[in-house]
Amino acid sequence: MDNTDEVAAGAAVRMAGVRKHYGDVHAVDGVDLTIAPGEVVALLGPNGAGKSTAVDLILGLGTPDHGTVSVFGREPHQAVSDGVIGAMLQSGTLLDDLTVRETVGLVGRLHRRPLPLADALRQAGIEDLAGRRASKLSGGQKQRVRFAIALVADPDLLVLDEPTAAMDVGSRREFWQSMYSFTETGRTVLFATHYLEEAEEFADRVVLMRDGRVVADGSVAEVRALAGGRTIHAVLPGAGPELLRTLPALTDFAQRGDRISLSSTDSDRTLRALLQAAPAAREIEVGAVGLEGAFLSLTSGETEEAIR
Ligand SMILES: Nc1ncnc2c1ncn2[C@@H]1O[C@H](COP(=O)(O)OP(=O)(O)OP(=O)(O)O)[C@@H](O)[C@H]1O
Repeated sequence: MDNTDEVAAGAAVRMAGVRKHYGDVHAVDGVDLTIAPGEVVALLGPNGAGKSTAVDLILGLGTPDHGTVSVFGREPHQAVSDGVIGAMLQSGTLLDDLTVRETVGLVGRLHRRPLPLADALRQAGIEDLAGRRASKLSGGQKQRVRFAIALVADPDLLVLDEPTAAMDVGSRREFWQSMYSFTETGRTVLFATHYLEEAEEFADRVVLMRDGRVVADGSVAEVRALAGGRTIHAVLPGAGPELLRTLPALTDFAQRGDRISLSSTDSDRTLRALLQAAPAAREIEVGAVGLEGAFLSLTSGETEEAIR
């Protein structure tokens, strides 16, 4: 067994050279990804980046055209039937006439070593909804039932595709609180999301996809740094777009009254030029771009060369 194989055998998820296409669309186009046990990984990317396709391959809902996918050293469908993976997908239909207790209990009985039903309901924060029929649940409550269904297998890996899409801010917070309890036990989570603040707050690691490829992979701080950009905020009475546009290394700017904010690939150069052109600039602050800035920069394609 060489070093790579050893990593693969111990990995929670391993994708090696994975490609999946639908007709002319290369939904996943050569992805190599290893997730270690205990990691909480956010999968980010714009619409159509290939996140759901990657998630489906990990869950054994599709097979790659090329490459291999394994979960704790097993074929994905084997991992699912062994109860190693719990999944929460965007579109899982619930049976309207069953109560929450019946629904989660039914799924639990399909697994060899299910979590006690009461524990699954408690961990998903839906004990008070146990007797309610699915048809009477709100969108956010249904998502929590799907979460309980994912938990009831007592899985080592949870895979969540946009888990909080239908939840309001309060429900989202409670949901992530439940997730914390799950990850504290050292288990692995992979979640696809459009909410950058969720990735920033809850993930140990961010994997950014675009056009079926991984374009950035690292901690939130590392991904931010990859984007390389900085922001400059200042107060500059009388500044006009004509002046700002002439500044070097500028990628974007905004102006509200006397306040300007500049995005730059080389803040030292931009700032020197700014102070030369407008010595009256004051209250200057230079900061790293947020994850949102990094996301936009890394998924727009403009910085592709810079990060390879
Ligand atoms: N079953 C399918 N048949 C044909 N094309 C598909 C199919 N599933 C996905 N695609 C295409 O593959 C590409 C990747 O789609 P995918 O759903 O994986 O992206 P995503 O990153 O999850 O997007 P979103 O954020 O919008 O959910 C898209 O161009 C999509 O149209």
